[in-house]
Amino acid sequence: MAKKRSGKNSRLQSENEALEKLKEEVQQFDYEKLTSLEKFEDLPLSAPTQKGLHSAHFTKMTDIQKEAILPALQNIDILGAARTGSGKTLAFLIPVLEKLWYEKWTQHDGLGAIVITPTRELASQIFGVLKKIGKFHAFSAGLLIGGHDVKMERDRVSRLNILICTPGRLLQHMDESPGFDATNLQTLVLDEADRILDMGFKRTLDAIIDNLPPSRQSLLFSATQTKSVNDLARLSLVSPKYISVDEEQASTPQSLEQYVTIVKLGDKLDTLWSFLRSHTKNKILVFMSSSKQVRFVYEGFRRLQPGIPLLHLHGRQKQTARSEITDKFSRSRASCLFSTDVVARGIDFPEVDWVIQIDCPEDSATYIHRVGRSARAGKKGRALLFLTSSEEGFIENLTARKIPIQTLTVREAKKSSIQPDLQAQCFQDPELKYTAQKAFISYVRSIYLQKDKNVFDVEALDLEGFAKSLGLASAPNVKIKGVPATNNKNKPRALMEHAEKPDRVRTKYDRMFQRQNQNVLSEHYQKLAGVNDESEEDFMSIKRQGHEIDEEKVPQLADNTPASKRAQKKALSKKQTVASKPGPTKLVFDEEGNAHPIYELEDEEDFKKAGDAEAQRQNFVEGESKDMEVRDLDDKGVAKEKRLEKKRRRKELERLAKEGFDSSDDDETEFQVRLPSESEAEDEEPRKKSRRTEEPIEIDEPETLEDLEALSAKLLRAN
Ligand SMILES: Nc1ncnc2c1ncn2[C@@H]1O[C@H](COP(=O)(O)OP(=O)(O)OP(=O)(O)O)[C@@H](O)[C@H]1O
Repeated sequence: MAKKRSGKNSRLQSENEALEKLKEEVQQFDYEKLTSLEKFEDLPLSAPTQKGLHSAHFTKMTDIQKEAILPALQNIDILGAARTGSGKTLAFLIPVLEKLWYEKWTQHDGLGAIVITPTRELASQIFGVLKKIGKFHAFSAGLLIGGHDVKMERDRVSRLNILICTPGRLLQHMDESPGFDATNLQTLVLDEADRILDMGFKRTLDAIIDNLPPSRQSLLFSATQTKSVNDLARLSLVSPKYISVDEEQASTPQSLEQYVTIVKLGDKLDTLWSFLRSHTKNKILVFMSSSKQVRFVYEGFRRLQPGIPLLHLHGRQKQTARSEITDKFSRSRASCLFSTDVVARGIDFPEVDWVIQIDCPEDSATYIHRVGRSARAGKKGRALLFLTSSEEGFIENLTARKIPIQTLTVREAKKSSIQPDLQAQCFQDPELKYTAQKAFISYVRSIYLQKDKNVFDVEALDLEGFAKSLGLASAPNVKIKGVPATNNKNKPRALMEHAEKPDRVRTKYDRMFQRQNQNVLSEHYQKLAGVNDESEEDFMSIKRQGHEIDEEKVPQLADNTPASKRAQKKALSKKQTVASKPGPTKLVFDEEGNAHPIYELEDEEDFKKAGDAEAQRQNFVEGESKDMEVRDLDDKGVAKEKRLEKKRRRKELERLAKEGFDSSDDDETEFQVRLPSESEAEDEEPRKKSRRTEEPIEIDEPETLEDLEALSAKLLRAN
């Protein structure tokens, strides 16, 4: 026994000595030697990390790994900038593991490191890499992202040493999970740091930082790294080391060929279609500015069968669907994925041949990240950007960042038009038409919200041409209210006088449109009920850097063109019902008979006096919840009345049946109406006829006046 103990002690002693030696080697590392190092095994790393790297087949270091790992091991705060696909993930994961190893961290020591990324997809991917290279360590690690079972996460969160998470979910655990404790945190990593530090995540990140010990080390990585003093102050970085491996060059990979083509807004889909038809053997990623556009283009193109498998991805899908689609696209050799910016950053799809941006990205950073999904890890790739002529100024933004881009002209002869096909599809399928209308509106809205007004000009949009390209007969009646109407028929019937004060208008719109727009409310209630799997990353395409836009405060453009006449009628009656309810909603009717509230801008001073914007929003939502409850009761009353009416009708029919009348054709609402297929339709008519002839109404010969009256009553009912 004593022998066994002394054996264990001597093993521990030699492990301690090895660890001290390793630490010393790291601290005294001679940076002169750095350029001559090529492989991970040349670095003073722990045996489990070396083993993990070896088993994952990582042998040679990339430049950013060479430059960043050692300083990070020396406990220095790092701002790491390197091109997309250059291996930044290992540049921060290796120090995370090593730091805990140095501290002899055990599973019982609690939370030691947090990695925050802007999207669930990226968090899952990083978690996958950590599992590979960390598998010979004894640390526990967990993935905390929206769309997963939060209760299950809560049970485990106190036992995890390393967390990979999105900001919203992390804050949720900080607030709600009793076992969450970050007091011993050693390392905080922000991957895609500039994105996490921008306004979209500002409040969340500030709240997270408040819960972390200032003594931690911080590692910030991105292809478009922030150097803003304000950002760095927020994180209380201590003399951070800025590491940029290619400062003098573009942040896009050298192996990436980049092209731009100028297209009319109304020709974008034809051009995309023609491109896909001629690249059916390629793996293509197509970015669009909103989930509604993604849905429409996917649905429309799918019906027309371009000859390449199609996939679509956006933040409004369920997490399981999102994961399945990213997996499918990763594994495929030739396919086309339509996506919003949910996968614009960090996602490592293998061997994407083309990245197409059919909508101009909001800024050059977004451009860099989107095109960076191709030409990763030294592989070749190509990127094509569609710009309308009014957006040509964007090319200057790219050249200012030394991004080499060539102009490409699409050969007209090679282009085919799918407008008539999309029109036919929309005509046949009201749902597709509705999706097209939504896509139209969300595109106009996205242009209106863009910050860079030198590039994005909503007034320059050819809306009629755009609507036609989506298969719509004419442009939906899009309204951005409170703004003088433009006389040009080609331009939006939108009104934009307060465009120079977007934030104030937005806040006001939020309240106005939410009050009016049942869709927005239903989204909100779906969200509360957990039906809509929306997340912070859903807003990625809309949140603009430097804008303090809370997506829920963005104006909803009213779509006043229901899909069909029937739908128009329904919408009108719905609006009239809403109008008849007590409450402040005042309505006017446009020339098409659609009801609209009268909007007026609230005075900014009044708005400020009413208190904090967030509190006002909360009050509004609560008010609407109550209002909905009242309406719900009304609806239940109406439904009950309908049920009673149905019951009465059924009884009447039963009575008639007892009297010998076949009344099955009388009441469509009583039976399910099913349209017969062509072959069924052929024999449906004779069957009906024969039923009528085979089952004649029996008429007794009238003998008295009473008999005669009874007979005429019977005949009247039978007809
Ligand atoms: N040392 C290495 N040896 C071989 N392959 C590597 C090495 N490091 C990273 N890679 C591979 O390079 C690809 C890109 O790596 P990674 O995703 O870390 O890039 P990134 O710089 O974070 O990109 P982005 O800026 O787009 O987030 C991955 O497929 C990864 O497996």
